[in-house]
Amino acid sequence: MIELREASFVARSATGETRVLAPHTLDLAEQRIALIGPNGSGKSTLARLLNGLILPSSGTVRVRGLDTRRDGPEVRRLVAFAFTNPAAQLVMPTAIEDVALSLRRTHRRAADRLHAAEAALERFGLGELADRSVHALSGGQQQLLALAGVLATDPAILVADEPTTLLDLRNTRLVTELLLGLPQQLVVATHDLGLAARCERVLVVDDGEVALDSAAAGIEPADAVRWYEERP
Ligand SMILES: Nc1ncnc2c1ncn2[C@@H]1O[C@H](COP(=O)(O)OP(=O)(O)OP(=O)(O)O)[C@@H](O)[C@H]1O
Repeated sequence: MIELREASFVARSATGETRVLAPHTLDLAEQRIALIGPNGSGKSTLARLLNGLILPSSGTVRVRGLDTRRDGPEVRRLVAFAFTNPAAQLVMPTAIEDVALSLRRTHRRAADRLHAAEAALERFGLGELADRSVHALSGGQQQLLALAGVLATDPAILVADEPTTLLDLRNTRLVTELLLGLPQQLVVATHDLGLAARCERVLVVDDGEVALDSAAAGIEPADAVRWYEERP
């Protein structure tokens, strides 16, 4: 369960303050939750608040009772974050080394790490790519590899920020099915309304506010998506 209590985000710069996200109180308990909304509405900001990548300017964000401000490292172990651009997340030369890097805290011995990395790659259908350069992989393979890396440590929750935006149709389908089949709780910011409609809860974010929450409104996620699509 992720709990936001009057959590807001105000961006501060030399020229002043910009309210990016109004104060929100939300209990996020569903297995799969989608954040949808126009460009610049605040989806990524809301997603980043959930694992402490950014801290609320006011209020609190708690994950299973842990406060993102007070318990940052523990929260980040519980909540993995997948970025839109997998290249930003892949830092090692080969696929297997990259996944092994994610495991450096949980597997101290190099041999154990490589073994666990191999298993993680197999799980995502990437076993044959283990020794390939990460730069030689397709966009879809890179996104799958980045997900294999963040999920290898078995987090409780995955927050994904537009994980299919850079992918073609085939890879979008591949990554979508993988995300929707995960045992972890998933919170996904997305422009893919088909993916959103298949989640258990949809939050429509607009101008830093949750304009519609399917759970609070007592409507089906698909109806929340339709409401968003049909808005003027
Ligand atoms: N640190 C910051 N400083 C200034 N402005 C910011 C900061 N973070 C976010 N913003 C602004 O807040 C708004 C919301 O940004 P955010 O990235 O959360 O939107 P989004 O809904 O994810 O957009 P997109 O769909 O385009 O990715 C944007 O106008 C963005 O420029």
